[in-house]
Amino acid sequence: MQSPLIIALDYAKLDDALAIADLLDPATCRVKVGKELFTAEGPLVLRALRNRGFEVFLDLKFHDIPNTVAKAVLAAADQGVWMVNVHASGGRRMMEAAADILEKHSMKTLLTAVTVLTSLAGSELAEVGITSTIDEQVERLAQLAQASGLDGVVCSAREARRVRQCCGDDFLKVTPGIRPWFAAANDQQRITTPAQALDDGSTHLVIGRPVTQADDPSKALAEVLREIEGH
Ligand SMILES: O=c1ccn([C@@H]2O[C@H](COP(=O)(O)O)[C@@H](O)[C@H]2O)c(=O)[nH]1
Repeated sequence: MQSPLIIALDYAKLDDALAIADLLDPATCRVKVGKELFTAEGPLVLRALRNRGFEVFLDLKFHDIPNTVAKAVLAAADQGVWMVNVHASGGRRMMEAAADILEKHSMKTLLTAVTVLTSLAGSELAEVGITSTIDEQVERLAQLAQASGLDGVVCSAREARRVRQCCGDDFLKVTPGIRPWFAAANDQQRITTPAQALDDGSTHLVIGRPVTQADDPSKALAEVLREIEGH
């Protein structure tokens, strides 16, 4: 079975990202390229990671008009990424356009949608005009993403159980905000340990700083792998 772990390579320089990637084993994790690294270094990063045997999640969280997002998603798929994502709050037509273009071009790239960022607390949702609870908003957007033809959502592990109830086992629950016992929360609000996240129904765990910023990244990763072993 493929490992559920996705390591977030949040760096400004390709060399720094590759130095960490070279400590990782594609058999035990995938890697994630986000806005900082991709903006700084571009598609070269994706090729370098794929050449090392990694499946890559390109986490650019597209959020724009349907035509623009669909073309961007296709461009990502053309780079051979394993997964790409959009913001579910871009709406049904935007998500459908993204899903449709991948299907039309027979692309196998998985498409997921961000529901509510794991850095947000309930009180902050109201500030942006959303009066639902986080759970309600995640469920609403997960159902919309599923109806729009997406493969899954990005949410916190705290909502994974609820997403499983409304969207089923096969719908992906990609969960950042993973914090092993030894790690600080940083700017994340809705955090969960790796083992708890899997127990709650996460299909993929995204973990960055607890590994990449650890004094000994290999030791930190080994600790995470030990925790999720057998789950
Ligand atoms: O809701 C979201 C969506 C994406 N992310 C991304 O995941 C990693 C988390 O990194 P940590 O260092 O483990 O906090 C990061 O790249 C975010 O951009 C997220 O955290 N929450």
